[in-house]
Amino acid sequence: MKIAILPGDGIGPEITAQAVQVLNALGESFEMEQAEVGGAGYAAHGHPLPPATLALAKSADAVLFGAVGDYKYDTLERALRPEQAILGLRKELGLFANLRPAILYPELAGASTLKPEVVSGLDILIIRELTGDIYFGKPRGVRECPDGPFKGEREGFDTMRYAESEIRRIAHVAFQAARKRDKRVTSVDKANVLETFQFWRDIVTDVHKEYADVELEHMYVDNAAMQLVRAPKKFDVIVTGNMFGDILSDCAAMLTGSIGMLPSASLDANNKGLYEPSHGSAPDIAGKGIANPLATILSAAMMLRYSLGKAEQADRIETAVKQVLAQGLRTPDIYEAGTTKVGTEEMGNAVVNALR
Ligand SMILES: NC(=O)c1ccc[n+]([C@@H]2O[C@H](COP(=O)([O-])OP(=O)(O)OC[C@H]3O[C@@H](n4cnc5c(N)ncnc54)[C@H](O)[C@@H]3O)[C@@H](O)[C@H]2O)c1
Ligand SMILES: CC(C)[C@H](C(=O)O)[C@@H](O)C(=O)O
Ligand SMILES: [Mg+2]
Repeated sequence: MKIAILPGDGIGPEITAQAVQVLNALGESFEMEQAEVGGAGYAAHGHPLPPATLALAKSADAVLFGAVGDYKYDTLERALRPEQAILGLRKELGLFANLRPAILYPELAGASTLKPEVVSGLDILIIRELTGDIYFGKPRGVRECPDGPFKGEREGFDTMRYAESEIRRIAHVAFQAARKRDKRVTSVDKANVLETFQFWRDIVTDVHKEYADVELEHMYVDNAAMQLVRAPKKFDVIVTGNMFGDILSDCAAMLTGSIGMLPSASLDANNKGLYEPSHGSAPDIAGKGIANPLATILSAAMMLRYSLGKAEQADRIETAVKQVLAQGLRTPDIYEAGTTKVGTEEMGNAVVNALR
């Protein structure tokens, strides 16, 4: 089985190295091949998603991705910026279903921003549509404003859109995931204002007819953001569009203690996938050896489960993560008095030791 390893920028290489170390400790014979992506791709090959990196990602059975982005590239034309690499991979590989599980490990109840009783036992699954919405809609750009009170001025614009089949397929993913869980789906939209999301609501409602055993509720995104921090355990599966899912998943991350705890799987229709932490390249802490590698390590576990057919090995990694947390080891983002502060590498080593 071939895994493409794309570390990327900032803390990407630091956290990916720990996930690779953990994969190597499983005693399986994975073939791993590494390539540059993001700012690192631009620096080495003049493009954030070099053709060889894309070819590797396409040929591999799964992709393990670190993070991309560095403020020093913010002035480049958009097509050359690091973030285009992850957007391009998602689009090129058809990774339309982004699963972001927000699970609170009991040991981290005190690290959550919410009161322990509000979050204890939290286990929600955010399913974010990943290849549509305002992220990819065209036209977009800066133009002369054609009408209205600002006519003649320059205006920036993007296009929010969803095709019916895009909504149907992500709705099926959500209902099927809910069947294996608590059988409840909350579809998050902004149907009260946006045509795209009234259409989304109508289509999700229609797909729901095939899933009478699953409960469906619709919720506006502003309310969903509030409910996530008010009573997050009321959710089971949340399904939403690309942009709302981006925002709500960062919000949900803090319920689990840190963005450094939130893994993700981005899947195509055949469960081929790219696995990455939900966070970014964290330039503010890059190179300091203090980033939390657990979201990436847990993403590797998701890879074993969803794309490589190795659920037992995925369980082993998740159990090892629970063990290191029970041992009291904490990177600074999840540190509390009475626990032991460790760096990225020490945390990775501890997971490897727990595996053994
Ligand atoms: N999929 C991706 O590659 C991805 C995702 C999000 C952001 N980005 C990019 O990353 C860059 C930085 O973006 P940002 O600062 O808005 O978001 P970010 O997620 O990189 O960082 C936000 C905050 O969370 C902290 N943080 C993130 N991951 C952490 C970890 N593993 N351990 C401890 N702390 C962690 C950071 O130190 C920072 O304070 C930008 O270029 C952005 O576009 C990339
Ligand atoms: C880096 C950026 C393009 C990306 C997104 O918006 O999807 C990130 O925030 C994420 O959540 O994976
Ligand atoms: Mg994001």
